[in-house]
Amino acid sequence: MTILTLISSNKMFGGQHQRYRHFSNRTECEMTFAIYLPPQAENGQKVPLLYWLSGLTCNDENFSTKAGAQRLAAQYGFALVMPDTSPRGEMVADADSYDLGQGAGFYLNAIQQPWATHYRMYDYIIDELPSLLAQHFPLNGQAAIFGHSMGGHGALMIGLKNSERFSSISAFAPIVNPSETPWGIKAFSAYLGDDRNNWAQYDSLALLAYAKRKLPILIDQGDADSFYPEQLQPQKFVQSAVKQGFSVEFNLRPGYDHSYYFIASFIEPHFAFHAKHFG
Ligand SMILES: N[C@@H](CCC(=O)N[C@@H](CSC=O)C(=O)NCC(=O)O)C(=O)O
Repeated sequence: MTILTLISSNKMFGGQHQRYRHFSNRTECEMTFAIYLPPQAENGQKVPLLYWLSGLTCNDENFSTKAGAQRLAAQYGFALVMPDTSPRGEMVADADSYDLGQGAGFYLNAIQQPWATHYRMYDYIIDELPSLLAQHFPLNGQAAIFGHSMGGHGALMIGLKNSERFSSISAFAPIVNPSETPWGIKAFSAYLGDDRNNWAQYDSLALLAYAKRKLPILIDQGDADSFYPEQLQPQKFVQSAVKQGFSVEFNLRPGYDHSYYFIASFIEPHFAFHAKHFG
């Protein structure tokens, strides 16, 4: 059983917001995550789980402190897990820029050094974290995944590759085609090398064709987001997904930017969407 060290525990909306540290066998370093357990879980009830994946520069605290999600998690009776965005520590490779290295793990398994030793976020999110959560928390086995920007890429990519594990996927301003947009090209070149065949397995646009189940997808995008035209381009993904028979709801939100003010404004419909698909 994975040993978890409790960092903090705060009562919130009748449930508990907790932060934990543990040693990860996948990333080979100490990892921190946060979990919100709704009041229903305190009464011995097993609850569904929402995975939230954050964007560049984030750790577990950005979403915890800015999105206003715990109130909704309490209302809907969902646990909410908020992992970090990369391995971290003095022994972990890093870069001088905000979009590579620590805080920018892109939810993949790196195969190029110096990254390959610790940057195994894909395995961490899909194997190690679910297993330790099942060991320690009252979860009923239902799960959905959502995220923002780099974390929106993570949610779409992980959801499409593991469609039997989730009921639905949603994203705010996601990177949808990292093989063709600047943040993705920089990260994939460093973590995966120059062979683009290795990139496709982490590119949501490419993965649409291989999903075993066509999970329902919700995407929100602000039209005043400075990253929208070059880095994100979600319509490309939406058009392709619809053509391939996915049910996709896409909302272009006038005047909204890339920030957590945007996320906080539309977080509620994302909970309603996932609740509908948990059934
Ligand atoms: N600081 C950078 C931009 C970094 C940024 O905007 N990060 C976003 C996610 S972007 C895509 O993954 C974020 O969520 N930031 C954290 C927050 O709390 O707002 C720059 O200098 O441009």
